[in-house]
Amino acid sequence: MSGLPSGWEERMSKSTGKPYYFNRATKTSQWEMPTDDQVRASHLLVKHTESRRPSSWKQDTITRSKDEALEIIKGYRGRIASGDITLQELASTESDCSSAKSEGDLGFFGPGQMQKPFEQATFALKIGELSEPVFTDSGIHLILRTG
Ligand SMILES: O=C(O)CN(Cc1ccccc1)C(=O)c1nc(-c2ccccc2)[nH]c1C(=O)O
Repeated sequence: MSGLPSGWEERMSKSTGKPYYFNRATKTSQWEMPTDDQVRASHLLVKHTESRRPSSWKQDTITRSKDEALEIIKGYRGRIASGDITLQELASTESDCSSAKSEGDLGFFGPGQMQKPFEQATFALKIGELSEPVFTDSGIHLILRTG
């Protein structure tokens, strides 16, 4: 999503005088500027009884309902949006994802790597933007795009 990804170089077409892009690894060329389709995000996951794996480092058996999980997530979103606390601080203690250990950071990922609702929500965010509650088979998430 940002600038020329590594392994690509811009070249000038002699016949048209237009720039084109050459990929050194595949030795292929294209007219369209290639963009890096990787994003980085941190998230806070609140699981519930309908989660595919209703268990986490925090709680062996998750007993809250999906509605309760949504109320909790909405409360967290309000506190983050008001600047009272950061997503990273909250994820560290409250997230039901193992990424809580790294303040919710998931590192960089591209299309096809995360559950579709999670991927679509993250790719729709600008860097620094916080998502609305996002529902996946794992539970309910707040996502902060960081890269
Ligand atoms: O869905 C399942 O059957 C079990 N999972 C998947 C999983 C389990 C461990 C590590 C990563 C993903 C989770 O429930 C899960 N999903 C996530 C997740 C989902 C979307 C984006 C990032 C992480 N984290 C967890 C977790 O326990 O730590």
